[in-house]
Amino acid sequence: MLNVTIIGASGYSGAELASLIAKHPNFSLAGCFVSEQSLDKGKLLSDLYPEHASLLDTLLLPLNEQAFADIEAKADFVCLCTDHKVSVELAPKFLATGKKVFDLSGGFRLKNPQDYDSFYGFTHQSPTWLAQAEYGLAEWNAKGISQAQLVAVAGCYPTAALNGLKPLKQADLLADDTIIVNAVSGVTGAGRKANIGTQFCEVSLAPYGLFNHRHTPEISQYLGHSVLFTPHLGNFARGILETIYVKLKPGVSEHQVNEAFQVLADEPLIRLKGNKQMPSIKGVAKQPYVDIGWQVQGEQLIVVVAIDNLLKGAAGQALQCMNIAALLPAELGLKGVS
Ligand SMILES: NC(=O)C1=CN([C@@H]2O[C@H](COP(=O)(O)OP(=O)(O)OC[C@H]3O[C@@H](n4cnc5c(N)ncnc54)[C@H](OP(=O)(O)O)[C@@H]3O)[C@@H](O)[C@H]2O)C=CC1
Ligand SMILES: CC(=O)N[C@@H](CCC(=O)OP(=O)(O)O)C(=O)O
Repeated sequence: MLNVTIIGASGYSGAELASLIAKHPNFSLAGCFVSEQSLDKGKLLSDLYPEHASLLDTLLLPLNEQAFADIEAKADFVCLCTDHKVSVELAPKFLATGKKVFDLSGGFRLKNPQDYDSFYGFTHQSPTWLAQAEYGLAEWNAKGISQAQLVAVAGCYPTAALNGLKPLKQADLLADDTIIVNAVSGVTGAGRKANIGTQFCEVSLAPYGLFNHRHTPEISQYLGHSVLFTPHLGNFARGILETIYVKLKPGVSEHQVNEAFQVLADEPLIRLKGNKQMPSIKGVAKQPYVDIGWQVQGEQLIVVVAIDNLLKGAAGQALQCMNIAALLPAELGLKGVS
């Protein structure tokens, strides 16, 4: 058994990951931590998430000096389910003790440190680790993930966009035009802490982050193509649906598009729908899959991708990365999770 420690375990992605680890045949939950000042320290995880009663009757511990010593002694893998800036501060401490770190935040995803000033609003304090981090997009970087000490688990919106677009890029079917990615996310995407914009009475369906959302450079960097990405917040709890408008190179046929997607056909957590059934939030909520549908009309292609933001968009993909690092099947402990 490998011991997994979760920092930020009381949050939405941390609790989701804790429940996956608790059910996993090869991993054991070695500690669930919150900040030293947390109002939730000393509570059980199942006090916050009653749906996990008996599975997660696990104490939430403050991340103090004693905790660092305990984690150094016990953990094989450390998962950071914390804000980007917190992850950038914490990751080097665990890496210095030889731990393998899986960071669910965006703190180590972008290769250009200046992008952190522009898109994240802070100056990156750990450029050396930033340069060494491997991108945790499970289906596309298994070798890098298996060798890295620090895995920057891919962002939620980028996971959907990249799985829908990389097959086409790889097959060289994309015209040079900017690709338009319109996305809608459920409210758990914004995290658990109170925020006026995510309150029940405030949420409807509205765009945000026009032109400057931090996932724009993440998608562009790992696709190698310019994108115009616009996220929207929707009034449902979990799931992401993206509608992606693509211009194909002149002469590209529907058959070539269908063939390009076959690169993902044998991936156990990808479901290719083609034009037979468009992906939906209902089809993926609480599921570990990426659903991909598409339709071609002349040189215009529309790709529709759906994922659960907390599973494939966060904890599920983090578990895939840990499985890969442990030389286990990537999907172990993920099918039939709900
Ligand atoms: N929600 C989602 O759909 C996705 C989230 N992510 C990323 O995962 C990360 C976590 O997101 P999410 O679960 O939504 O966030 P939440 O706000 O729900 O949870 C954050 C967690 O971090 C803890 N925390 C805060 N400060 C510290 C600290 N200094 N030391 C230790 N723990 C701390 C919080 O507890 P407390 O404040 O009580 O200490 C809480 O447990 C973020 O970087 C996010 O961008 C990635 C993909 C999707
Ligand atoms: C609805 C909502 O607010 N979503 C978040 C994205 C989810 C997330 O936490 O982003 P990472 O995948 O980069 O970690 C946002 O737009 O900031």
